Amino acid sequence: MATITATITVSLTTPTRRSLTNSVNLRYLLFNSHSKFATLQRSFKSHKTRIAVSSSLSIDVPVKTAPPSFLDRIDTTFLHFAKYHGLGNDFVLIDNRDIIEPKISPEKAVQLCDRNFGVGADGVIFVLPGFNGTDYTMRIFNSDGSEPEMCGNGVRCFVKFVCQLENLHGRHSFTIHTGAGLIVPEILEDGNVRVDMGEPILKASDVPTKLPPNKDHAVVKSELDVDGIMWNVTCVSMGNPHCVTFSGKGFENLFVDELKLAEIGPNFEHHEMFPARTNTEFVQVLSDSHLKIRVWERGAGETLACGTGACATVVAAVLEGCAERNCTVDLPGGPLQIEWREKDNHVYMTGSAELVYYGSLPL
Ligand SMILES: N[C@H](CCC[C@H](N)C(=O)O)C(=O)O
Repeated sequence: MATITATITVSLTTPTRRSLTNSVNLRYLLFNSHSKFATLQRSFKSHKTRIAVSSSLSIDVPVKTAPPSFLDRIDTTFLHFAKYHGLGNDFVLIDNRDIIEPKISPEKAVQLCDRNFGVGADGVIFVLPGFNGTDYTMRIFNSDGSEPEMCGNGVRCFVKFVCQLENLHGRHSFTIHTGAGLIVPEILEDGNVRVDMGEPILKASDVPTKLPPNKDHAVVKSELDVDGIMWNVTCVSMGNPHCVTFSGKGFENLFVDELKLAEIGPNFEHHEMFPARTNTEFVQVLSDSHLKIRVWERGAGETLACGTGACATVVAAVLEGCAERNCTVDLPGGPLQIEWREKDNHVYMTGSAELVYYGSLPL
């Protein structure tokens, strides 16, 4: 049996200047960092702890005014942002509704996206005022500072952020002006976002690619030599360029988990056949409505998900005859539901977008 006696005599004073004089039996006495209790005599008897408190308690706790929160600082020296992700494809989102030019430069975006020296993200997205009657404009800088035309996961994060900014709840649809034209996302009751991504662009010169068209104006399952390996590729633009491959010479199916993307991805991205560089999707066909892909993104490297890439993949799969128009596309970060709707030729993407945290940047 151990007896521990500790005696500390202090008095507790709160703003209502209350002091407590009493002896009470407490089973446990919780300390907290703002006040101190006690004279306490603690004895342990047969595993039952009784603590008798007998004292007059009083302590002068100076009531300090909290320093101003970084959120209260004058905005001219701080830039507030929100961090979102769409299936692990993550972005810094900036409220840019008050001016028509992005508040930070591509160079600053590169610093921000650095996962060691910055916030860490695949890109920075700006919520800008609308254009020609649209609700908003979206612009995005990749983590290498380049500016793509469109971002599928990013636009889902964009509308979730807008709802935070405008304090909107429930179903909402927006018109967004982007480098890929008009994009119409809708927040669904379950919190997922369905996006009308517009029509795919198949004309080779508009993707753009220098590969010669081999199916109408499009490049479908055409051979591309990448470092001596002949891949079969289909080229699709969703406003941004995509090179989609399902197979190659000597291998009819891909097992995407076995691919060394860090080695082969850059050679596709910078291939001379893609004058604007390209995003590349490596596709494993699980069924005619279920595809598994990994993506090497232009300007960002391998990402956990790529919304425009998933859209381009379903279009390419239909053109190559290996999938239906409505597919589940599994990406490392999670699934997207993609439909290339025959009646309007638009591609629809449905998936999640999540807020991770808010932050502030010294400008
Ligand atoms: N890196 C892409 C832009 C982001 C696309 C991707 N994150 C998506 O969700 O669509 C490009 O340069 O075309």
